[in-house]
Amino acid sequence: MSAAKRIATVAVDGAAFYFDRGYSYLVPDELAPQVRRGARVTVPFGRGGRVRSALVLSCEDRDACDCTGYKTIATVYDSELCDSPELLDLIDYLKESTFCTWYDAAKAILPAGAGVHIREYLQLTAPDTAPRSETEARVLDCLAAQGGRAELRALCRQLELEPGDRAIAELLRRGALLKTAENRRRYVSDQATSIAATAGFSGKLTAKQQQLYQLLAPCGNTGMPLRAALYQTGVTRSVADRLVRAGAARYFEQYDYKEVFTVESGGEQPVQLTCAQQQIAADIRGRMDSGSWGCDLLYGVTGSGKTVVFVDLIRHALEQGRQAMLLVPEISLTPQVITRFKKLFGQRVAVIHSALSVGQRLSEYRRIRQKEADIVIGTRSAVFAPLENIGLIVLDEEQESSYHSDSAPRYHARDVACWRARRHGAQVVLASATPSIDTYYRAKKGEIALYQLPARYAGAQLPQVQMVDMRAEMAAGAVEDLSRPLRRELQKNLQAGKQSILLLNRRGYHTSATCPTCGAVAKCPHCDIPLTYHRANGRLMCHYCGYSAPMATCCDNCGEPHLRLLGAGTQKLEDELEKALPGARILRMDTDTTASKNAHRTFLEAFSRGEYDVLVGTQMVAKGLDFPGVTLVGVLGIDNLLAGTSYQSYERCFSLVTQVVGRGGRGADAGRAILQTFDPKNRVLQLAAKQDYDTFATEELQARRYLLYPPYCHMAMFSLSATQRESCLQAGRALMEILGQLATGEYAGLPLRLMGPTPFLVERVGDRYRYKIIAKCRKDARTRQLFRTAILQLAEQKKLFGVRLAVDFWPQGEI
Ligand SMILES: Nc1ncnc2c1ncn2[C@@H]1O[C@H](COP(=O)(O)OP(=O)(O)OP(=O)(O)O)[C@@H](O)[C@H]1O
Ligand SMILES: [Zn+2]
Repeated sequence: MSAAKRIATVAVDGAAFYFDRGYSYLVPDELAPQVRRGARVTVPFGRGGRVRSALVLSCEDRDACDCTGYKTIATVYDSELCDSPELLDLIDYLKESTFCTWYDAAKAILPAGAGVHIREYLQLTAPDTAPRSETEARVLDCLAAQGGRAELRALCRQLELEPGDRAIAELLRRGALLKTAENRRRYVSDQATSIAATAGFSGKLTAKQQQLYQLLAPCGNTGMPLRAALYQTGVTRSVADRLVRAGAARYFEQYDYKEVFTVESGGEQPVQLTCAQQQIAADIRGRMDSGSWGCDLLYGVTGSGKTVVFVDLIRHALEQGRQAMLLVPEISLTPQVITRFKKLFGQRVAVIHSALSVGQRLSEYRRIRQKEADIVIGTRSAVFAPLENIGLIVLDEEQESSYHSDSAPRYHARDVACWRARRHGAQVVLASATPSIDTYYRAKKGEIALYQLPARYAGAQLPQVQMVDMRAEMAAGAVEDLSRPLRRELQKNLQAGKQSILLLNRRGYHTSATCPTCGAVAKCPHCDIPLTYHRANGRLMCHYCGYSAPMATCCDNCGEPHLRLLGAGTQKLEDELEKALPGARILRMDTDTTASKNAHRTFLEAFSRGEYDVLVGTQMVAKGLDFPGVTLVGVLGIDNLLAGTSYQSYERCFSLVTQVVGRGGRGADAGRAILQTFDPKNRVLQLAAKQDYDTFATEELQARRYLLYPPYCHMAMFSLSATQRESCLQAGRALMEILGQLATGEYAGLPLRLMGPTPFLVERVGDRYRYKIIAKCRKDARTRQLFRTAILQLAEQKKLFGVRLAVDFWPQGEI
């Protein structure tokens, strides 16, 4: 008579989608109380028995006789973080709807850093084992020399063996060696790590280490954030590691951005809603009380007081004893919003975003779980916050592409918000001055409720927009980026003591190093893309893979010694402004100047105190800011956006222009805006200048219906990448064929149009070739079933060897 044994089915980390299934493991008795659905464990996996993290999907008791041959769970490292049935179901939902693995889904849902690093060790058990091969002898000797125990990977590196080497496997089988694993918590993240030089270090350093040391030495004990140091010198993390190991520097954690959003609570008076705001709030409150879930679009022009409405609704949710979530596209763009909420609600607000250190994120997570915080504000991933009784989820600027994740799981926060709202009987409010065309369409069709705030608060007027024809400017001999009218207006504004904002659209506005003799452009050796010159560190950098090199001294192609920097970045514009506006205080904000974490908030606060006259920047100056002193907005380089190849190009361009123009004239003084373009007759720009979203959306919908684009169909993208172009293409062609067969066979009748495989706009990134297949399809379970079947068949045909494959239902930019 045999006793029952406990068997856990787990999903392992690092699986590809097509081999992500449940694997059964024996649960040792002592771990049984902790091993339950949602627990994370480590297990030996695969032929080499490498230890991997895994997620427990289910547990059951079985007769001991049926349990032979199973491997055993090694450790449990987390049984507490994910115990909510809702979040566990969400893992299944993500896997089914976004083609990720269970483990990837769990990783997205749990706070970053809640994972572990696994280190494997080899230990000598029988010191006098007779080796049966030369390799075995080397392994045994090496271990003996290290006191009988060594880390597996380090040992293999030393002996130039693979971790799964036959000799090691054989020694393990004979019991001469024992393999153990240790889990290390990953509390320390790069973002929080700083590095400082050891004063007076005189040991030997390599050239790269020397470079880093010289950068750090003048900073003394304060050092600098590791990321900034790597950026400045262009060396890799391992150079810094070695410098630290040599004793020439040390790492330390900087907790100062705990301060990121510490705000004194109190001092913010609740506002009196206007009549229009009041009506909308009352209506949505009624829907919240109904107990069934729903989705609303709050479509209000810039400065109409959408935020004021959120505050009212959030307060209502709390009064009902429920919780609320406010999602924002990018945390750095919204310091004002967070400050406001912290003042109003104090400690009840938890903020979740990627600039937090891992420890801080975990602590915010715990605060939410312990119900100390009942309002969560954060970016995309905050949608997974472990709230248990949600009444309201707001997505501010719902059209922003940052709500979609481009890496697995490739979800859209809006979909997840709706999934959760359904579960909680909560209300989802999508807010924007320029809703996504999808959302607008659904609202117009009556699928979601539509609320409008067509006027600005307190009768403020939307800015008057003037278009400047850059062709005429060029014809008149202008060689600068600033047109004459914009220059004049800036000067006027400066004299009047008013503030201005200039948006320089990033795309196409890079500075590249070009050879004046042969015309060659300095390109990334790993990607098909020109390098961009950064003045902050004097280097040429690749924005795709992070490669960087010192500014080239001569042309690679012809040897010409004088390369020219072409293009006009924000840096160049800043120089031009300094000339045009002598004495003006200019604040430049782009990824260079805001690399350090507090920079955004510090800069924006200084601007808001009137310490600057002009704010120049990329997309990050366009959105969400509320400065009453700004009366002039200039837009440069917008034509590049219109020239994009995506069907969403117009939508993005319209939204960006409307948003940035909306930064002006929010206070007592009226605002004006100047739009520089080479194509002043362009319909999209003209509508954007008039800020006529309704007409734009109506025309855009007509065009999309005609050409069959979303919302009239859905789009999915299969992306394939491999180091060999040929294997990538072959996999793509095979996938096309399988998809075609399924669509005409078993799945006949499902609407599906396929295009591809075609190369990505930038075909090679990080030494990998990238191809895509685009599908116009339905977004439903059966279509996903078809796709899954196709991927499994492709894997069976062994076409995925060395090829990475991903499916994305919200592909951005590429189509
Ligand atoms: N009822 C009100 N009472 C007092 N001030 C208000 C009221 N409604 C709006 N405001 C003020 O008007 C300004 C614009 O409001 P808010 O920032 O909420 O607009 P918004 O619609 O979110 O704008 P955007 O889409 O441009 O970000 C803010 O300074 C806000 O404090
Ligand atoms: Zn690159």
